[in-house]
Amino acid sequence: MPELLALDNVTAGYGESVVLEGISLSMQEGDSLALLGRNGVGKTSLLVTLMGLTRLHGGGIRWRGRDITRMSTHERAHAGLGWVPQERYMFPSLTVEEHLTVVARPGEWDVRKVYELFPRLQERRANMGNQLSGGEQQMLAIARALMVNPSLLLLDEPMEGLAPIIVQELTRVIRALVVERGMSVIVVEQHARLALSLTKKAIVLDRGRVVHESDSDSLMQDPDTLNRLIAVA
Ligand SMILES: Nc1ncnc2c1ncn2[C@@H]1O[C@H](COP(=O)(O)OP(=O)(O)OP(=O)(O)O)[C@@H](O)[C@H]1O
Repeated sequence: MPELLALDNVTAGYGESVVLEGISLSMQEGDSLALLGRNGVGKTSLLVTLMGLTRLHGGGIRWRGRDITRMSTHERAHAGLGWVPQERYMFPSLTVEEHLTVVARPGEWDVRKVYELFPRLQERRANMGNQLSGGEQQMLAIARALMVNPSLLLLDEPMEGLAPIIVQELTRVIRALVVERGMSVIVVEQHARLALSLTKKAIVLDRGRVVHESDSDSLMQDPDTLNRLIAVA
């Protein structure tokens, strides 16, 4: 499989402050990566760095073999990086369907296919962004990212603050995307075991550095290491 994404010794942060240090990783087409670690270790910052929204102090980022280190956020999105930020960002004055159609780009995903994946959004298609529950907003945030037909989906804590039944529904969807369709994805998640169950590979960050890298399965089978690195309950 060809290389999709590679980070080479990336050091980045906000202004003068450095929050990621010496991060190297690579992903191939169809890879799925759980990005784990305690609060504040730099998981979101790593996704934000992939989108070009931090200050890069050193290192480089390659996308499909091309150096994108100096590319704008817009160009990265256009090149196929599909970011679903933690904040979800809905427009109160757009309907569900308008949220989807305004960003649509040609490719496998269209409104019909997205509704097949999220029947709940089809039922809510005429509702405004501010009339949706938290779970529906998260579904719409993922659906909207799919409408751009990305090559890599970056999911930042997709389950955060959602009821168990919605977490189940989103787990089903992410599993369908990743396991059945082989979509490339990076998932940042506080529920470490859930993220490991959805992905092939895992990395754990601590204070801005990669402190563990393995198959998701082997980390799942090693509760001592998992507890030491992440302190899951
Ligand atoms: N916009 C910003 N400006 C300055 N510092 C920031 C900014 N965003 C995050 N940080 C700092 O960067 C560090 C890493 O934060 P980040 O949100 O990436 O961690 P995280 O692992 O995603 O945490 P969480 O699980 O709480 O979301 C923290 O010390 C945080 O205070």
